[in-house]
Amino acid sequence: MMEIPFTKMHGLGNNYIYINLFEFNLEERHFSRLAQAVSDVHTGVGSDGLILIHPTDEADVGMRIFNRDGSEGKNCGNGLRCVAKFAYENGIVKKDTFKIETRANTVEAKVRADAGAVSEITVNMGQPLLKRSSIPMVGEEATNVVAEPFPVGDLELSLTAVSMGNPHAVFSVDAIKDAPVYQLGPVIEQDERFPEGVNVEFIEIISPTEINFRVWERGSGVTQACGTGACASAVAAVLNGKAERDQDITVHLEGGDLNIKWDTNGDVWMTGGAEVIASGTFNYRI
Ligand SMILES: N[C@@H](CCC[C@H](N)C(=O)O)C(=O)O
Repeated sequence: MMEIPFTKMHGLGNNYIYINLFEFNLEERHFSRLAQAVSDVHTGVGSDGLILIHPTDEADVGMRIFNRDGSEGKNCGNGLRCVAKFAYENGIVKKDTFKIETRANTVEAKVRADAGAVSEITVNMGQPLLKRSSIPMVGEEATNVVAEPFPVGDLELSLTAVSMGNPHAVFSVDAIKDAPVYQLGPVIEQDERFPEGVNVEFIEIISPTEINFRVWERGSGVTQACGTGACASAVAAVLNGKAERDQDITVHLEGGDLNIKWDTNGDVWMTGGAEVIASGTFNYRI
């Protein structure tokens, strides 16, 4: 039995178990199975997955994310804001703007803090990848996937695909409450046109500055929010001519709102909150 200290945090209800590898040593071979064990609502803590906060030479802090099923995602927007809050409030970093390395890229986070407590975090998420080969998605490698017919069973959907370091399939719907998240999410996640699987977003574009959003996440299923998904959705709205570059877009997720902007330099900015839920020790049976 290993006693593992953890903190449970959430960004707009997208909740993960965070382990601070600056202070606790854990071998790589445990990561995937531990993610499944802690995420279990009945025999674990219960979460959308596991996030490891670790030392790195490439940035001030490193982050790795494992989904509920133990698979590794290369990026996590809500996780980045939580890691930024944790790193600042626990003295891992001593400045309000700092770099976080993910498996996808290294991003810059800026925390807004009052008396040492972080209330809001802005992350420059970097540039979205739009080529089919970068999603990755099968087909002609150098093409973008914007409003592309995407048959699923008897339905013909319209797909815009965006990578934020992890893959997103964005579909526009008329009314978010009727979005087929539970029916089509798991089917599209595993569709063979996405060789690495995909996160599935349904969006209702209310206006050029407002989007309603629901998600089925690769490896975790329905979650209350997905930060990279919100970024991908804002980018998809712009690519479809429904929103503008350099404009703040409010994305209404099930767990709350995120502010997203795709600037004219090509970078996507995400601003939102992060919360600590609880801290404790997890008894991990090895
Ligand atoms: N919830 C995350 C994304 C987590 C990883 C994703 N499920 C994947 O496998 O790519 C976010 O806030 O971005």
